[in-house]
Amino acid sequence: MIQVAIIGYGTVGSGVAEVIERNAEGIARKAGQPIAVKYICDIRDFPGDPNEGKLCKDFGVVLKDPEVSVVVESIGGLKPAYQFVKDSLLAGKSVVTSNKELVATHGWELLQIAKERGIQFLFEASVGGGTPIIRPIYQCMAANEFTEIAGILNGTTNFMLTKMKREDLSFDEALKLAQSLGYAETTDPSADVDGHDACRKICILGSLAFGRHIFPAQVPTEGIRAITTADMAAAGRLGYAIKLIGRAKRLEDGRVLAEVCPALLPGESQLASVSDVYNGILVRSDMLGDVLFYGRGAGKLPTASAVVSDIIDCVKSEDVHRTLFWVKSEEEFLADPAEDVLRRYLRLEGGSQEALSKAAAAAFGAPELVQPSGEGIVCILPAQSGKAFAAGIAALPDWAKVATALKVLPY
Ligand SMILES: NC(=O)C1=CN([C@@H]2O[C@H](COP(=O)(O)OP(=O)(O)OC[C@H]3O[C@@H](n4cnc5c(N)ncnc54)[C@H](OP(=O)(O)O)[C@@H]3O)[C@@H](O)[C@H]2O)C=CC1
Ligand SMILES: N[C@@H](CC=O)C(=O)O
Repeated sequence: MIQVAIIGYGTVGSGVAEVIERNAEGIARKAGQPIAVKYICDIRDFPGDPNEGKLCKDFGVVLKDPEVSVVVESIGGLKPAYQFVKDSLLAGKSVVTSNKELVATHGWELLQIAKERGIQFLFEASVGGGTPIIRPIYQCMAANEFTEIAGILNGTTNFMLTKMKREDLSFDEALKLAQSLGYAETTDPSADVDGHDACRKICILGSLAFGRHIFPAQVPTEGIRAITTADMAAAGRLGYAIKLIGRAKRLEDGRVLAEVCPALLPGESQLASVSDVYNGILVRSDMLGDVLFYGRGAGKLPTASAVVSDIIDCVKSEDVHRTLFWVKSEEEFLADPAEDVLRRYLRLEGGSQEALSKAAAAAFGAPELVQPSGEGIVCILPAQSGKAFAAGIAALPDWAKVATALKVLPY
């Protein structure tokens, strides 16, 4: 019998308890022995909860109990989650977490401790919720060298952009709807709409694929606040979809380019058709080529199912950290995303359509596509580096106002 402690009994933690109970028989068969929840640690009380008898407010009790061999961390954030997880690993207990902020910030250190002690630190649910993505990368695709990972990693913003496009909702209306459905945080939606959540997820995927820790603070991150319904409609008319993309790509010199930004994707691409709260993640590697992972990126039971699969893997005690591992790198290995040579979408206002088209051509080279849009024009500019694009913006006449500028990404 494997005894588990769940730390944080909210959406994910309560889902973990439910999955363990509902699928107990199959889980025991797959793990080779039954799995039971011994403690549930939370700062709140849960009067009348079926697991009330397992509640405990003092994490020290869990830490000292030799019967607990797996700790599930589902508190979120860094404080006190980081210390609890580190102490658990140092005490010889395997840890499973859904906490992307923790893995994106301290992953290299926690993996190192787990590897040294021959225990597990697993975090499948930290990216893609219930959709498998971490294990396929380190297990099924272990024979590949990765070249690029790009995806729609945040369900809330994808839901909002879908509503803005299909129902012409404004950013504020779409955010309110996402909050009312429980997708976005009600007190502070910025983790979702400003791209921080997607940033943490691409840090985890990039660190895993390229073997060196990518910290969130190193990744230029832009959310979707500047996107308007005019942009959504114009992109559609030009044959594109606007999505919030997190991407990490290895350059020929070995450096890694990572960023999070709203971008135009060709309308016929698979990622462009990922809608609503769904996630879609494209993984490019040398032997397999392109593979796309698609599914629910959040939710109580989908996310909990990934956590419980990790618990089963802890019980099997395989030496996963030969392939599920990355190190903290002292040397600078991240490239400036401005180095990437890309086509760009521009919405210009402030003059006649003819004058704006001429100004765009003079500053950036002849646009590939130009269309009227409201008070001005939208256009797709030829491929250029971020530096060349910035020079073009500086060269525009004063009366030409840049309403929106976005990258066009080849996914
Ligand atoms: N919800 C989802 O669909 C997904 C969530 N995740 C990640 O999983 C993690 C958990 O998310 P979620 O379940 O939604 O969060 P919740 O806020 O629903 O649950 C967290 C729980 O932990 C409790 N808690 C806070 N501090 C402590 C503490 N010191 N000791 C014990 N318990 C504490 C909270 O209490 P209180 O409310 O009083 O603070 C709350 O009950 C986050 O990192 C999140 O990003 C990942 C994928 C999907
Ligand atoms: N807020 C996240 C859910 C958990 O990862 C999202 O909207 O994708």
